[in-house]
Amino acid sequence: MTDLWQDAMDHAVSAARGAGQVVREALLEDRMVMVKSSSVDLVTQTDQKVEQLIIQSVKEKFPTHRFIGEESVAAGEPCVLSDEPTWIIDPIDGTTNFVHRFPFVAVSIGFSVNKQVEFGVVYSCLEDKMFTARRGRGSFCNGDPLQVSDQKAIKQSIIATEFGSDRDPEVVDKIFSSLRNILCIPVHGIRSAGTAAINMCLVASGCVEAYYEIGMHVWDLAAASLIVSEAGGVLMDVEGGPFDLMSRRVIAANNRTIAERISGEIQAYAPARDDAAAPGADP
Ligand SMILES: O=P(O)(O)O[C@H]1[C@H](O)[C@@H](O)[C@H](O)[C@@H](O)[C@@H]1O
Ligand SMILES: [Mg+2]
Ligand SMILES: [Mg+2]
Repeated sequence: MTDLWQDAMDHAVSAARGAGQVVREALLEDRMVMVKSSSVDLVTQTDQKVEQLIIQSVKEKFPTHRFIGEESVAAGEPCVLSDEPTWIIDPIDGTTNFVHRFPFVAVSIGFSVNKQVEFGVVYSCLEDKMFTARRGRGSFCNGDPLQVSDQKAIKQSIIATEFGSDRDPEVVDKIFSSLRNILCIPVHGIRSAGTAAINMCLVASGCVEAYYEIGMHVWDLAAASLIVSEAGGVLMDVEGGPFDLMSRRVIAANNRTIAERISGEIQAYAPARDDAAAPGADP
């Protein structure tokens, strides 16, 4: 059976590879760092350039498609997930890593139709690993199939998380309280790659059992969420409900038991949703 979106997915893979080349070259040069929502929410000209390169190339081939791009939203574009074919782009996931040359940086391209992710592409550019997933057809890294870990015991698990860019002391207290609870289960270890997309690809690869975070955005999650679920993993809200792409909260785990155990240990809070300012969105 022909795949309606195969052409788009092929384009996403080639755009991500091209973007990765730009990112690698930029790492050899001086990087001018700017800030967005706070002094620790960083952006560079490379983030902006890569996003524009991807969007332009998609517009030429798929002129009716829509976009949610991290840097376009930062520049004032609306963040709307409609039923239309929508490219959800994080040009550099791990900008802080990129700025510091910490070697985990990804280009993330998700594609949704009817608010459902149809394919996801995460290119870990410094490792040269191309993670891909097509809904119903599995997840792959450089063409090899991915499978989540079969570990059932959280006490024998590694859990990934991030600290984000919110430095409100009340939020930081909640982050540390959750981290303390999970560490003291006890688990084998806690890890942070510095990029949500790569953390989730590590879950899909079976290297870590779960990843959780509050505060990242739809562009961090869209592509990798499908890579996790197509590798056999589960996605859940941090309070145990269904995963919501726009809620800025996620647990991605190898199985439901581990996801639920993590959810029981998290001190949850609710940042403003990605679609909070969208027309018709709940206040
Ligand atoms: O590097 P970014 O694209 O800004 O994504 C970051 C995100 O902003 C931050 O909240 C998460 O903790 C990181 O894991 C993301 O990858
Ligand atoms: Mg990101
Ligand atoms: Mg980014």
